[in-house]
Amino acid sequence: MNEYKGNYTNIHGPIAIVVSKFNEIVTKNLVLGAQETLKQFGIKESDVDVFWVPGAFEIGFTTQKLLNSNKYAGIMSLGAVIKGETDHYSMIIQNVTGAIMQMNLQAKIPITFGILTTENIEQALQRSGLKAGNEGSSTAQSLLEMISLNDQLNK
Ligand SMILES: Nc1c(NC[C@H](O)[C@H](O)[C@H](O)CO)[nH]c(=O)[nH]c1=O
Ligand SMILES: CC(=O)[C@@H](O)COP(=O)(O)O
Repeated sequence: MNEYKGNYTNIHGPIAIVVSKFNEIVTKNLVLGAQETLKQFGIKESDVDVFWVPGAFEIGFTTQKLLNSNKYAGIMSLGAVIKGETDHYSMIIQNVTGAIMQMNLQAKIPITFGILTTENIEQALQRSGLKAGNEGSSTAQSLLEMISLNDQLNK
């Protein structure tokens, strides 16, 4: 991860977090990690809107709506897709990843991807604030970097 420790208070417009309730024991920690990182980098709490959706599958629809609102400087997606007994896991993750990438390529603002895809709950917990870091935090930092880069490229 980038060593930049400054702030991004020059960011114009609020930030949206779209997060799934499915596997909430994991995703609530991803949101906390994201919120903490945004605060550390100088983003006001009032400039961060959190949208909870039922599962990762609903992230695409909601992100599209938020893009159409033209209200946000950037959007991050957070979720936890954990392998079960069937191929449901693969269907969800392939389609959500594809949908987010498609939107990202066409959007005027950046979207970052913080949806964990793990073999089991233990791996997901480790990546949501335990030994393997917090994917919410790194996704938030990536979003700030991309918003700044986007501003630079648009000048
Ligand atoms: N299995 C997981 C899901 N499944 C639920 C779907 O995302 C969706 O909400 C449902 O099919 C209704 O449309 N969601 C996750 O976020 N994580 C999973 O592991
Ligand atoms: C909606 C489904 O197909 C669901 O039963 C998935 O089961 P699993 O997570 O065990 O693959």
